[in-house]
Amino acid sequence: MRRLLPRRRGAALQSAGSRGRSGTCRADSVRRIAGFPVLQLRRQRFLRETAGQRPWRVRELHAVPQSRRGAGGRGRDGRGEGLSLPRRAESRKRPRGGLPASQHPQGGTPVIVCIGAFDGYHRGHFSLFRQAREMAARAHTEWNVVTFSPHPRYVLGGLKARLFTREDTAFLRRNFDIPEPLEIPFTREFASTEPRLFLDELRARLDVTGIVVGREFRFGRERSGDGEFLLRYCAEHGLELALMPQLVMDDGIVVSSTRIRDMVQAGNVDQAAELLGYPWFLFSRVVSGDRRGRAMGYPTANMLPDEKKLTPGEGVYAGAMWHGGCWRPAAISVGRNPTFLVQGSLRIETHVIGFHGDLYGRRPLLAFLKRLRLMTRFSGRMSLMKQLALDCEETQRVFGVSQPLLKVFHCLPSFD
Ligand SMILES: Cc1cc2nc3c(=O)[nH]c(=O)nc-3n(C[C@H](O)[C@H](O)[C@H](O)COP(=O)(O)O)c2cc1C
Ligand SMILES: Nc1ncnc2c1ncn2[C@@H]1O[C@H](COP(=O)(O)OP(=O)(O)OP(=O)(O)O)[C@@H](O)[C@H]1O
Repeated sequence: MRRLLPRRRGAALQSAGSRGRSGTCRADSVRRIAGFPVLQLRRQRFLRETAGQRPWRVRELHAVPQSRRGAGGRGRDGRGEGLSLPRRAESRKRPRGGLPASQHPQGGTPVIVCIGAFDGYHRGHFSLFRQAREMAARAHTEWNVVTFSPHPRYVLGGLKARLFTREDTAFLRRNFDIPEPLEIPFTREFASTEPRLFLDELRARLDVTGIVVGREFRFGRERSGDGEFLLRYCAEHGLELALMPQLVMDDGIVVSSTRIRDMVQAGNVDQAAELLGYPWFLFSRVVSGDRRGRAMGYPTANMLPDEKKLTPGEGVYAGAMWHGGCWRPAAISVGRNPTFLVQGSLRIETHVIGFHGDLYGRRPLLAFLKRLRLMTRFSGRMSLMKQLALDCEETQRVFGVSQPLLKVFHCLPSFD
């Protein structure tokens, strides 16, 4: 794995409320932020204490029994009354639908928030989370993620398919100890919200004590909410602010979801894994195919592509399937079977090496490790079979050297 560098070192933390110290954006292993059991406990408390707050829909609300709503206190250390925070009454001046201001709960855990679109999570995001976690530990608060749904680029144009679905991101959160985010519905109208109003309303619903974003992050009307604005706003309201330097690979590639989407679509899944910190993957139901593969000695699991999720570039990949409690080497074909079909539809077919069981109807996890070659139209079945043997050999080699990457996932499905 190549070393990652922040574009500029230091000065990550601007402490408007002078609560913090300087930090840098380090490129630690993503495994360092694992710890699922802690997530469970913290999340429960966060859910309880944000329950009932509107008008932005808090997805988790639905999981909280009515009897527990409003049961939250002011935070672990009994802070709250004494906080050097803006008064909630101030930010309730302009409620936008939802509950009347008087019904907003007074309580709520103080929380440090990371804000952004978050199409899954990459190494740049992990640097934010690490920062938020450190700030929260110092201030004895919680931390969380504030995001938008659908993805802003989907609403404003440009994004057709995401890197990761809702199911995928839930899987990632379990593995990397990321709390369930607050999701704000994103519409064209919402996109033109003044940055100040957005933050005022966020603070009316959450007891925000600090904000962590990338330095390049822009939000609100005409992208006018930038680092300068955040510095002013946080100073005015006594909030802690961390503007994180942009994480950049040492060959100059900026870590961003857009870049990773381009890489996956171009078939460069090994590069994508470097930016993500783990292999790009999908969960997909196995459906029946034409049963030609079995006759050739290479049965394949045909996996239904998800239209909301992008499909990797056509070609043959070395990958790994999590099935039956272990990772198995998987030779994957993404293509239209040009040897047999004239205008076939795009299929994702996986030959799980050394596996003879039945996968129909299952929904296994499939990780893409490296593209081996492009899709080829062979002159016949025999030449394709020769190539398949070579593909399987190479897949096993790549699978062998990719074990550290696969071990990043420590919280895997117990059934599929
Ligand atoms: C590792 C692998 C590589 C493949 N490469 C090609 C290829 O280069 N050209 C092609 O036409 N089909 C390729 N295929 C697709 C096979 O033609 C396909 O799996 C076979 O027709 C079986 O299809 P079925 O599952 O619908 O029966 C490949 C399949 C696998 C598993
Ligand atoms: N490479 C990075 N280094 C540090 N922070 C980052 C990096 N990439 C994104 N962030 C920050 O993470 C938060 C969420 O990022 P977001 O998903 O909106 O950006 P992104 O990954 O660049 O996505 P896209 O390419 O779709 O714009 C934002 O605050 C953003 O500034």
